[in-house]
Amino acid sequence: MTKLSVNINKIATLRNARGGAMPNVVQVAKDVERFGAQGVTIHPRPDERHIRYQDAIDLKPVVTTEFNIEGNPIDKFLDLVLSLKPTQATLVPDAVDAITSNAGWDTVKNEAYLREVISELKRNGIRTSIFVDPTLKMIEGAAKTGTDRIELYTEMFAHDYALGNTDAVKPYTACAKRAHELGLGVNAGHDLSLHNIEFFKQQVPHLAEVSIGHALICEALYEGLESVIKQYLTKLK
Ligand SMILES: CC(=O)[C@@H](O)[C@H](O)COP(=O)(O)O
Ligand SMILES: NCC(=O)COP(=O)(O)O
Repeated sequence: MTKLSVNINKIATLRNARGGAMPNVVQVAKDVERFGAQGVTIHPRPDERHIRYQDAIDLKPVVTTEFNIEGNPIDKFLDLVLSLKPTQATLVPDAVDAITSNAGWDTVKNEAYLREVISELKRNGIRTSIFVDPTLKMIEGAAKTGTDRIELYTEMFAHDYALGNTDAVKPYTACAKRAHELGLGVNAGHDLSLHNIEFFKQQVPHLAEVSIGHALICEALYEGLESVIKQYLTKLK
């Protein structure tokens, strides 16, 4: 079974558009779990444009499934993660001004740095994962950092699969097999959706967890739109 961790960044984006607390990020996290998701993911960014550091603090006592905090391990991020001790910290090499994550770690160049950060996190009982592009070299580099898991960066797959290229999954299949041989757990995320998730799951072995946010929240809006409009129309009769 592959666990679904719902990334609730977009809920915070919507909340922040008006200030106030609607939609309520903490309530959404509780509901996401009540509806069956096996984890909650957040990705606080230094500008706090969606999930804020305070949200992470508020969510910690509420999330009863797996709490996954993603981000670039700058000091502020590491202090937060080390104080909250979530189930998992996923390290992502984001530029400060990145609109969204757009690359995995160069695990060869950053091996020593990653090893140091990962060992500190693991000393504190936090499972670690590192975001990587689907190449065997990066997977083999990841194994040398001591990380528990890798998260395969799935944007390239999602983009090409939407254009009809089913071969786009092949590097992910190969990397998942290699990661498993090397004793690494396999997570995946970025632009996964109802359109591509079933095929990805069928083709990629050893998939422990997917974290899905942007598409899932868009899909939830659309699934709910008709029902909500009908409720308004009933009240307006
Ligand atoms: C690492 C990754 O792929 C996701 O965490 C994604 O970057 C979500 O971040 P945003 O919600 O800021 O786009
Ligand atoms: N780690 C990936 C994640 O949390 C969600 O990415 P996306 O579905 O918002 O692209």
